[in-house]
Amino acid sequence: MAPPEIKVNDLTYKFPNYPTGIRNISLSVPPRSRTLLIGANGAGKTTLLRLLAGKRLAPSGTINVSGVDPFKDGLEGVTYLGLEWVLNPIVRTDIGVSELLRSVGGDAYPARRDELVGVLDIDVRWRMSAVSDGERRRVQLAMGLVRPWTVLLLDEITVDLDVLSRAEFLAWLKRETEIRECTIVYATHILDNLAGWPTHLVHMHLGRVREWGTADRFLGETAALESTGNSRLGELVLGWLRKDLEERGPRNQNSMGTEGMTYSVGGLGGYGLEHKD
Ligand SMILES: Nc1ncnc2c1ncn2[C@@H]1O[C@H](COP(=O)(O)OP(=O)(O)OP(=O)(O)O)[C@@H](O)[C@H]1O
Repeated sequence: MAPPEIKVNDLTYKFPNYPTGIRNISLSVPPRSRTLLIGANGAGKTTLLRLLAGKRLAPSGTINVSGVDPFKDGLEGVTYLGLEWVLNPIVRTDIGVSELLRSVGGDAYPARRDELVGVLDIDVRWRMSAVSDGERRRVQLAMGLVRPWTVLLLDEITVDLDVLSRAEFLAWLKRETEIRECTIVYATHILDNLAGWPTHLVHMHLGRVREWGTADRFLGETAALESTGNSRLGELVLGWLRKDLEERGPRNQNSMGTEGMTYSVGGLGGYGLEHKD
């Protein structure tokens, strides 16, 4: 198999019937990297991840994941964990954890299964109809990750985890990229416990990649920031989002007056368009 790298070449995608989407994105995500996708709500992170996962059709030649076009060729070894995966109703039924893990191939990877059960602090006697949200999420993560992926696309799915579980989980992901030939792209708003985690940062704004590069480069630039108690990554991202908001302006500056109102949507700003609801 080709090294798990992701190349995006001038990718533009527009949602059918909406002027929203992402524009002119070019990126190169090296094998064994851990890339954070950063951006305000609506910046285009989920759209990009779903395109990388082959869940939506990108223009031919714009995306290459481990040497193949994800939509056309299907992606062996690529795991995408996002909202629709989280909402899968099976994990709310009266089913046991062992059974669930078996159903996703856990028995074929017993060492990995047991490792994930340990890292995510899962009790295999749990019934899924009688667990907390965070416990359910931990089981889901074990289910999603038990097969050894080579490219992992994560759309924030750790929101329900307690601080320690999330820290352990992030450390496990990091270790994976150190001991195996694999690559992670992770869209998140939660920057706790991420110091030293990302190798690369991608800053998205209004459907575009505003800047991207190695984490060291960006974090080096923030070294002189006044300390606020935030991590350097937290300060960097706060600065980015403040600047993005300033440039975009309030969402409703030209609107909210009439029946059947016309409103400016952040994501449309990049296209210079408005749509009526
Ligand atoms: N199904 C859809 N149809 C039309 N427009 C959409 C659709 N999904 C998202 N959009 C729009 O596309 C833009 C990018 O949305 P996307 O979900 O990729 O943002 P995001 O960066 O993941 O945001 P968040 O941080 O809130 O998850 C937004 O302007 C959004 O309103």
